[in-house]
Amino acid sequence: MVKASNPSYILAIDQGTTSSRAIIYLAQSGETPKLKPIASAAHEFKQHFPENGWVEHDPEDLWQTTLSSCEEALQQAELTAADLAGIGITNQRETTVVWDKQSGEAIYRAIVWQDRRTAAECRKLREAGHQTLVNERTGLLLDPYFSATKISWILDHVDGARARAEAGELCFGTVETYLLWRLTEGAVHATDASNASRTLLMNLAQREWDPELLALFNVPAAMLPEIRDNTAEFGCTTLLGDKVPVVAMVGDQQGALVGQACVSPGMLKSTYGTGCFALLNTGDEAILSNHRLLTTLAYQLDGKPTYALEGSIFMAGAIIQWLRDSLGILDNADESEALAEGVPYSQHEMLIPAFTGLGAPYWEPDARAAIFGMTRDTGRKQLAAAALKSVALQSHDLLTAMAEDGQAIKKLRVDGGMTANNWFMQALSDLTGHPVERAAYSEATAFGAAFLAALQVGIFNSIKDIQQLHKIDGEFNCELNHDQQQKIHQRWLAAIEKVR
Ligand SMILES: Nc1ncnc2c1ncn2[C@@H]1O[C@H](COP(=O)(O)OP(=O)(O)O)[C@@H](O)[C@H]1O
Ligand SMILES: O=P(O)(O)OC[C@H](O)CO
Repeated sequence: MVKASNPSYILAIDQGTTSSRAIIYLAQSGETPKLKPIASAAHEFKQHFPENGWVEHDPEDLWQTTLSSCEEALQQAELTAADLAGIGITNQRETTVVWDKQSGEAIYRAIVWQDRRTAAECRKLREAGHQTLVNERTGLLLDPYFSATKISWILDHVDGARARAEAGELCFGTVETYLLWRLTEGAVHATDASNASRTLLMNLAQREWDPELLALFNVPAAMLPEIRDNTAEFGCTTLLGDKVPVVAMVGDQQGALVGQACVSPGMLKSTYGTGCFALLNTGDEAILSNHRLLTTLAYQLDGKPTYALEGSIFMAGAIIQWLRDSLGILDNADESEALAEGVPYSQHEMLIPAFTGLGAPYWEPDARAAIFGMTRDTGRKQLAAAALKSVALQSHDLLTAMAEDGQAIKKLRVDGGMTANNWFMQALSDLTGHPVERAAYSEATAFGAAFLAALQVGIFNSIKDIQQLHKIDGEFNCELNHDQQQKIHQRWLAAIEKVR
């Protein structure tokens, strides 16, 4: 690869659960290193909920909203594709697409990470005693969250699909693989190690598809993409008007880990978007949790893996969307901050947001949401505060699990849409007991993908260079004492037990 000129433009694609985004960065190394966003565009797309607990996306929507966001960001920046040194893709993870190798058409809608339709299948596999093998090989748990049972479901429910997959006529991909296929017009079928580590099919130690797991989940090897480093030559696209290489791909939460400069062991970031994902860098050691956290590939560079311990919460900002869209008690998400102001943490209302089951450290796919302790005084203010508090309390549970695994952390680096809410930021510090540092850019995910792309084209030399680019715009410190925290945690844990 020819080294790009310094400075250069990088396009980051962030294909998320609710929207597709494209951000153009100016990347520059030297005395004053920079990675500065100069233009961006985003498009939301339709969420499909065909049955209770099912969540689907139309793959064509994912592609079209991505493509139009890229075109609009280029226009806004007054650049053309010829000005771009490379593309970095980051994406919602686990979401599963299966398409026809010849026509490129998806044979079923994408089954989204939040989808619970394979809960019974996962339970059967757990009852048959496969949890330990799966956990040791992949670092993950037998939960519908991950891709393997979603692939199998598609093969078993679309006419003739299993035979076609075995004959090598179908491709599987998580979203970055599907976008790469579309960008390269069917020339490249590849994934990266961070996304592959979320499928339940990759052996975490070798970073290769594991034949025993393929047999267990009944997934034909012929439909799987090639696994590459996070920074690599992934192929070129000409669809933006000129030839541009795709040079980095990374799952969105691992992207945010890099974007928050958590590139040394012991550093943790927590991203508060639709869900919340806390990732702790554990270096070259894949630590298996005793408290049902996930072990995952953080990033792989030059064939060398860096691992992370992850706590995943399915509903964070999505609870605020629920208050806005389903209950209609908010006009917009920002309003939740003013409403929660003045409501004490000791309020009697307690919201358990198990709308799509409970994630880490509980992993109860069948648990459902509840609000306890309502009285005639309960109104919009109390519900907004209970919703925000529930995200902070779930974070506390994750950090406690990490500490019990021997991985105590000193502070929380946070990013994502919810971190604009100062009431929530203070509650997070108060209820976890940790200092909270908010990233100056809420788009840490795209920032991480852009950095990895700039690393691959030679603007930056080492993953550690991201440390010079990291900036914070707010710090929040705990103002509660231990007794006050304990009282709230005890009531929270009692309420959690009721929905389990
Ligand atoms: N001021 C706010 N207070 C609380 N939640 C917010 C606020 N602003 C945005 N959110 C929530 O943040 C989420 C969007 O964050 P974002 O990082 O864009 O998510 P994603 O990448 O998952 O699409 C939405 O669920 C929204 O409800
Ligand atoms: O699209 P987000 O930002 O909600 O992230 C989704 C996660 O990658 C799911 O594991």
